[in-house]
Amino acid sequence: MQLFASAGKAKALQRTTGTSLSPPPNTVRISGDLDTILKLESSPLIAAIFSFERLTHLFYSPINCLLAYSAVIRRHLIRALAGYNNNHHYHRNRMQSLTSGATLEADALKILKSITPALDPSRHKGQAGRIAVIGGCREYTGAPYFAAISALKIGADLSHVFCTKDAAPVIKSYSPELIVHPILEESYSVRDEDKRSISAQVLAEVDKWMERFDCLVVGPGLGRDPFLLDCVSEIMKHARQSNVPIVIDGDGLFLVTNCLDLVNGYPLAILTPNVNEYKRLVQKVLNCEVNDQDAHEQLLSLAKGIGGVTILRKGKSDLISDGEAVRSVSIYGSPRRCGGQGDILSGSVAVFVAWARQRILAADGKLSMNPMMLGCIAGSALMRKAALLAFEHKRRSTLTSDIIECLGRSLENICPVNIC
Ligand SMILES: NC(=O)C1=CN([C@@H]2O[C@H](COP(=O)(O)OP(=O)(O)OC[C@H]3O[C@@H](n4cnc5c(N)ncnc54)[C@H](OP(=O)(O)O)[C@@H]3O)[C@@H](O)[C@H]2O)[C@@H](O)CC1
Ligand SMILES: Nc1ncnc2c1ncn2[C@@H]1O[C@H](COP(=O)(O)OP(=O)(O)OP(=O)(O)O)[C@@H](O)[C@H]1O
Ligand SMILES: [Mg+2]
Repeated sequence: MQLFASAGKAKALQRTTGTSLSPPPNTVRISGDLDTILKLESSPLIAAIFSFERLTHLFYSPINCLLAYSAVIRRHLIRALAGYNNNHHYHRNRMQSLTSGATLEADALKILKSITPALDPSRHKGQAGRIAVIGGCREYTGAPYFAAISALKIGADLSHVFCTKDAAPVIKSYSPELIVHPILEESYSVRDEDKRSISAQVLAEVDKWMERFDCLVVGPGLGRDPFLLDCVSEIMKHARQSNVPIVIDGDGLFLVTNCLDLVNGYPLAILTPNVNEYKRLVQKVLNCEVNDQDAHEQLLSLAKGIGGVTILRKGKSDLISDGEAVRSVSIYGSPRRCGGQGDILSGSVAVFVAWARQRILAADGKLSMNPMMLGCIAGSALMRKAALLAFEHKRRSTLTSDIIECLGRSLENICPVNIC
């Protein structure tokens, strides 16, 4: 829901359901559920911040007091920043990039450096990111593990996996670092008459945690069981209500391609299709075939066609668009195409999205791109650098786990640890 920052206007907007108020001058438009906004506004500090003319003013010192003041308020504020897209500065930059016509190679390493937080001894566990992966079934236990462990290796503090009951012990055995919730069920293990109650239990289990997560990754190794996918659809709806960013990959893309409403118009959704997944999306949304001659325009249309979600099209160069701008990342990676590299990417993007959104609060107002785009660019760059490093050592025998082992060193090479 999009609301104006003034509580009075937010109430008015809610009362006039279906009526769109045009934004009055000197107000900031934000997204978030009404309760969150009203709660935020009840804080005198926030009320003062909201009276500023532009959202970019949020970056100045009051917010730093706020960061020290309450982690809960900080998280709510980050969520409320879903409407960041509406800030003038951001729009002006988007328009410039569109009118310039060309797709720009992103300055990926600079972006990566700018959003990676310093290691600050005053921060507590969780502030560098809590990520949850929804995936893992009888067939696939590697994919959710790759995504979740990558998030930790890059620097997230906590990484959860919500998977099926039979996948959980396997995933736990790969790593004691992961918090594994054996809650999902596939059709074969559920009687028809129990489906409703089990679905409600699954949702209640995830809901207990939802508010804590900075980003979800939906799909690595999820499988395509219809009952399981129904449950995951409900989880996605709840994540959306809570304004939690969602990276959608693998079988999550299968689900979303068949039910576009799950993400349509959600600016915090990121789709990371590989060649097959992209083809299915193009066919479904644009009703045509993939056109590599006009790859940038087609990607732009696709992202626009799904209401401004961000799409990272994986390939020789990764192409990224939020329906307004297109950027590419062509850093040389690895010629090995072993399975699982997309899973590393999805976990990486989740962490960088969380960091990019935090950066909006802490920066000096010069952030000129959608944080979803920044997260994709940084994730893509790091994945490629790590793949290259792994390949230099392991050559033809390079595996996904070798690349994961190189994530930390690659990040350190680009962005040496800075302890403040
Ligand atoms: N180590 C692991 O655990 C790894 C696990 N991985 C996990 O694998 C899952 C699928 O991802 P992927 O990348 O293989 O999908 P993709 O290229 O579209 O498909 C290739 C072909 O296979 C078919 N097909 C796929 N799934 C199907 C299904 N459930 N049932 C039937 N058909 C299916 C598909 O057919 P189509 O959809 O075109 O009809 C296409 O022809 C996903 O969860 C991913 O995360 C990977 O991340 C790698 C490491
Ligand atoms: N031709 C290529 N050259 C260099 N890097 C590539 C190439 N193709 C893909 N990549 C990179 O490899 C990573 C995984 O992309 P890929 O297309 O293999 O995903 P995927 O099929 O979803 O992988 P997964 O096996 O995990 O499902 C991405 O970061 C992408 O940038
Ligand atoms: Mg994949």
